[in-house]
Amino acid sequence: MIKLDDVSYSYDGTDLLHGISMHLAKGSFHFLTGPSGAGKSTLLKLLYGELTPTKGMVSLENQDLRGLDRDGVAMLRRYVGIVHQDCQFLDHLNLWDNVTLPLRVASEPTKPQDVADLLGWVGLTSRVEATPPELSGGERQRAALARAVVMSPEVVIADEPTGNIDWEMSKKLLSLLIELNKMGKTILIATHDLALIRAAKSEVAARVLRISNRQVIQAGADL
Ligand SMILES: Nc1ncnc2c1ncn2[C@@H]1O[C@H](COP(=O)(O)OP(=O)(O)OP(=O)(O)O)[C@@H](O)[C@H]1O
Repeated sequence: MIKLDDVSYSYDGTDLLHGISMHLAKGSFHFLTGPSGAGKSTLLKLLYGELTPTKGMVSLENQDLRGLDRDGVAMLRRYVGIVHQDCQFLDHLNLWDNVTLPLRVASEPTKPQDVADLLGWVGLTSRVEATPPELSGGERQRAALARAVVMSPEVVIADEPTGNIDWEMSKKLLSLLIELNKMGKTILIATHDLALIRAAKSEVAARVLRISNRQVIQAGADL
């Protein structure tokens, strides 16, 4: 379980996030919303260890992320799969090599059939040779999801995964995330897309969190 205890974060001496305590229970499905600039991406980065809190503690299975040694960081990378807002692909590598990169970085074997199944699951079997610039927005997002789950993480964190894609593709991506949740994965999605949240709530018991006044609050049922 990932947990924040009284976490504050500031880029410039003034707290952007202040005194936040929350946890992602195993198997839960959360949305994180709030106005542009409220700190959604920052909060996600704290949760997956890219940023260190100015104050307070982020822990994974009760272990402070700040104290993680090399093995601990490797465990964190396995535990949490991330769909970055801008996908963050290597443009000179094809889709297959981008999706399997986390395995090579972690010195894990690439099992071709597993990767082929994964790419089939996201509907990209015919695009394995394409490089990221040759992919459409929806293909890139599905490839980013495939890369996020290639190491079978327990938690998937997605930052605005439907920001640049149309509604049909957004629903497709959502259905993949719901499928993962039904397999027991913990899901956290930062989004502005209220239609996406409503669509998810008709299928899963999703909780909606909102960043407001530097705090994380439970969003109202009205949304
Ligand atoms: N590396 C950084 N250095 C300084 N300020 C930053 C940095 N990253 C983000 N900020 C600022 O922190 C604030 C919150 O940014 P963040 O990206 O977390 O917000 P957000 O809620 O995800 O926004 P959006 O919905 O527009 O993606 C913004 O004012 C942003 O300019």
